[in-house]
This record gives sequence, structure tokens and C-alpha cells, in this order.
Amino acid sequence: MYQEILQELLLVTIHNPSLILKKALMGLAPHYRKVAFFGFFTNLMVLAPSWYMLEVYDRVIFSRNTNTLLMLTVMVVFIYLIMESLERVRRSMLQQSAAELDQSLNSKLFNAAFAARLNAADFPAQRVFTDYRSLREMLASPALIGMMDIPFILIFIIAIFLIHSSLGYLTLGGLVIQTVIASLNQMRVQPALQEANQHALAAQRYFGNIQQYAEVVRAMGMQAALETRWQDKQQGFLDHQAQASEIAGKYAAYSKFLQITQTSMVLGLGCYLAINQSLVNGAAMMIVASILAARVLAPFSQFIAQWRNLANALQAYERLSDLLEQHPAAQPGMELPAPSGQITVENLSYALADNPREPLLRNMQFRVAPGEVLLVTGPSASGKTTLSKALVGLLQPSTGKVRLDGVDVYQWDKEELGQHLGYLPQEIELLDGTIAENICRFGTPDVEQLQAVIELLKLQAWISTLPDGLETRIGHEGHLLSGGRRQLVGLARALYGKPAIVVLDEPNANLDEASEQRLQQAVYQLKTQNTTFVIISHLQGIKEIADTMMVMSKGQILRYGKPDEVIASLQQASKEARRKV
Ligand SMILES: Nc1ncnc2c1ncn2[C@@H]1O[C@H](COP(=O)(O)OP(=O)(O)OP(=O)(O)O)[C@@H](O)[C@H]1O
Repeated sequence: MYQEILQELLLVTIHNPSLILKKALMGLAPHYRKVAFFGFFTNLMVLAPSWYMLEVYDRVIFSRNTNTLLMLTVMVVFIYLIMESLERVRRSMLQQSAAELDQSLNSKLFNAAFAARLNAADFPAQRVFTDYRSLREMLASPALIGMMDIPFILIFIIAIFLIHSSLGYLTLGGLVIQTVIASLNQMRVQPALQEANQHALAAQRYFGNIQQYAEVVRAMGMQAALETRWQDKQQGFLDHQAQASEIAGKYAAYSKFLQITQTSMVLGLGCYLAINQSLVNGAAMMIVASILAARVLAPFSQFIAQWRNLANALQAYERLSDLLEQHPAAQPGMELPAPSGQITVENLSYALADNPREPLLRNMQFRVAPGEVLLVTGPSASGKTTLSKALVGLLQPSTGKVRLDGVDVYQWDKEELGQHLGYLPQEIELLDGTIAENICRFGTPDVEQLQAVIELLKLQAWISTLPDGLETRIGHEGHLLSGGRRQLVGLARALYGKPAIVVLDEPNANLDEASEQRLQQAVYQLKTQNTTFVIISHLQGIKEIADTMMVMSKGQILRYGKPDEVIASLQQASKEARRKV
């Protein structure tokens, strides 16, 4: 069983080196080989106390020679010093290998966690980093050194057999029982730990969700009710963890009992053999044998005691491995020319993976030419926001494609496409940082473009009233700003750098009349410079500058055409409906 763990963690056998995490771990193999190599010497040196005892017994006790005693003592202390230095080298090698792992995995994990979160809104991204910490700690832990030393117990067993074969068999018997205890421990603790981890994750996720809305929870007195729900989940975790600890504690006690008993049994048998004169150098050898027997079982006791950490590290390893396989780093593709702003939507349908029968978008087909403004309206839940996400390449269509200048937007490298695209989501989604950082998308600021967008949205007057101007921090999700200012900063971020295509989802939801006018003027000005806009809005002013208007209903296009004609057609349909009633 422990070999399986060693195989996974120490890469004794790597079955599929194409796996990203295994490959990264394989890169550490030279370090671990050195740690094992030094281990051979440190384990040999563990025999030093027994050697010292024998020599003292042999050469000093009867001769009463204090010079020899002094010499032997200096020698044994010297051996201990070398041993300690080698142990220190082994520990620093493990630290170094963990630092190398950071270098090769940090960016891959960040990107994979990001991609997984984009695929599933409830993906516990924080757990990725907790998992990595748990794996990293195990890879650099003294427990691992202890486990790597398990093969060296062979040296001690041979030494015991050399003292007397009966002592050797007794030690082997203890080893077999210790292995059985370790196996039973693993079999029984693992499932309880897995359950505990799942409950812990559910509780953590639940708390993460509610703490995002702390204000509304506090204002409307919902805290006690939510706490009860959280307690239920947390209790599941505590119960399973207690169960795992109880089982682990029981087996750790068995193992300790065996180790202590074994030491005395070997001493007792050694004494019996010495009395019967079948042990050379009787009294000293029986003590040496009992010390060595204790060394044989010690790594197993440590292994059982460390089992919970090891099991957690293994589970973390499996989760991280799956994550990295499902979201490998994108290969840098051919750099595409900047889009001119033409959007082509071909037969687009989108359904959630768990509900393919009820698509949120159905067979949508339309085209927006460079410099055109498309206004999208429709009743609530008609699919407008879903369409906006598909247009910026956040959703993989179930059928059909969204193309920008003929290129599939979903496949386009987002870091590259982002330079040509502006997007304002319904929730705005500002990040902790300064106003300038948010507008410049946390990249190197282009001062000219920054000034241009501030002028375009006429933000100078407001920014000059702030204590730190553009360097004012806006807090988590921009909570230090009013709703309207947050929306203006979001708009500035979308329009920064004059992108070829801009998708705005309800851009005026929080704006006052003056700000709405500024938005209209900005759209008009950029349109004349050939920026393509798709705007989800009910704003009258946008209708006036829109080239085309789309009305959506139940994920489909209900009307599409020039705004006047679409409005006239809707009015006509409404009149007819009223007449029928
Ligand atoms: N991730 C999701 N999981 C489940 N349902 C979803 C998801 N995203 C969207 N929907 C559903 O898809 C439908 C369309 O939602 P969407 O947000 O696109 O509508 P909308 O027209 O923008 O609505 P509103 O004007 O109210 O913002 C809704 O019924 C919504 O519940």
C-alpha cells in the first residue's frame, strides 16, 4: 500500500508520462533520487548508537580505559554530526524540488482553475490552491523522508538476523502484523476522509455564497436561518472527520502497542538466548537487537500517524491531475489579424449540458457589419444575456458559430481577442484595484488611450473630485463607488483602446439621464470611427442611433430589421392582438 503512494509521490513508476501533473512531478525525480541516495548513508549511520554501545561494552567496561571511551565518544559524535548534515541536505533538496514544482505548475493551475470556473459557476476554484498546498507540503515533508527510508529497514533486519535468526524471525513477524495494521488503517480511514472532505467542501462553498451577500443577509435578518443551513453541512464534515480520527487513533494505538511490545519481546528473547549461551556477546547483543527491532517498526508507526495527511495529498493529487487534463494550457495559435468588426451569427443554438432539450438560444442567424449598432431587446429571460456571452466567445455553441471577420470567436485566443473587444456584463464585475487599473484592464496603461476614453465619457470632472484621482482604489467589486459610477468605469473599461467590437449588456441600468446622454454620444462617436456595437437595452436614445434592432423571445429572434420598422411591426401585432380580444 505504501508502495502505491511512493509510486505516485516519488515517481518510482510513471505509467503515463503525458499527464501534465505526472510530467511535472517526473521533473523532480533527480532530486528524489539524490534524497534516496543520501538516505542510504543516514540509515547506515543509524546503527552508530548500537556500534557505540558494543564498543563501549567490549573495550571500555572491562579494561576501564577512559582514553578509549573518549576516542569512541568523539567518533560517535562525529558520525551524528555527519548524519545531521546529510539530513539537512535531504530536507533542503525536498524544499528545492517543491520550489521547482511551483515554477512549473503555478501558471498552469491558475489558468486551469480559471477555465474550470468559466465552465461551471459553482466550481470551487479556491480548493485548487488548497489542494496544491496539501500536495506540495507532502512532497517536501519530513514524513516523506521517513517513507523513503522504509526500504532501508532491510539493513536492520539483516543485522538482527546476523545477531540471531530467532530474533530475526520475531522481528519479521512484528513487521507482518504492522503491515496488516497499516493496510486496515488505510482501508477504513480513506472512505471516511473522502466523505469528510466532500462535506467540508459543501460547507465552504455555501459560506462562500452567502458571505458575498453579507449586507442583504444582515439587513433582512436572514443570518440565523442561513447559519442553521450552514451548520447542517458543517456537522456532516465534523461527524465524518471525527469518525476518521477515531479509526486512525485506534490503529495508531495498535501500532504503538506493537512497536513497544516488539522491543521488549526481542529484548526478552535475546536475554533467553544469552542465558542459554546461544548469543555471542550476549548482554550487549540483546540490547542492540531490541534497538534495531524498534527501528524496523518505527517508519510504519510514523506512516500510520501521517496517513491522514498522505491520504489528503493523494486525493488532492487526483483532483489536480483531472483538472489539468480537462483544462490544459492552450497552445499558442497563429496570430490573427485585428478584426474589422464584422459579426456573423450562423445557425446559433446553445443549451446547458444538463438540459440539452431546452436550448436557451435557438437557431439564431444574423449579421452586423463594421460600424453598425445592433440594439437587442426582448422580455426578461428571453436569452439576451446568453446571446451577449456567446458573442464574446464565453459560451461554446451547441450548434452553429459566432464568427468575427470569419473566425470562430469561441476558438480565438482570448488574450489576443481581448485587445479588439469591449464587453460590459450586466453585473459590471469590477475588480479590486484603482480606477486606472480597472479601465486599462490591469495591463500596462496606454496614457493616451486612457485620457481618450475619459474624455469620451466625460469623466474628468468626477475624477478630479477624487482624493487620488485615477489612482483611487475602488474596493472589492468596486463597492466604494456608487452604482452609476461603477457602470461608467465599466463602460470606460469596455471602450478603452477603441476596440473593433463592443458588446454592452444593459449599459444604462444604473445611469442618470445626463450619463445616459454621454453614453449615447460616445456610442455615436465610436460608431463613426467604425466600431461595431451590440447593445442590450431598452434605452430610447440608443434606438435613435441603432442601425438594426432585434427583438428576442424564448431564445429566438422574434423581429429583426431597422428600428422604426421593427417598432411599427410590434405595434401592429399588438393592435391586432387587442382587436382579437
Ligand atoms: N447558467 C445557467 N444555468 C441555468 N439557467 C440559465 C443559465 N444562464 C441562463 N439561464 C436561463 O436562460 C434563460 C435566459 O437568460 P438570460 O439571462 O439570457 O435572459 P435575459 O433576456 O438576459 O433576461 P433579463 O432581461 O432578465 O436579464 C433564463 O431562463 C435563465 O434562467
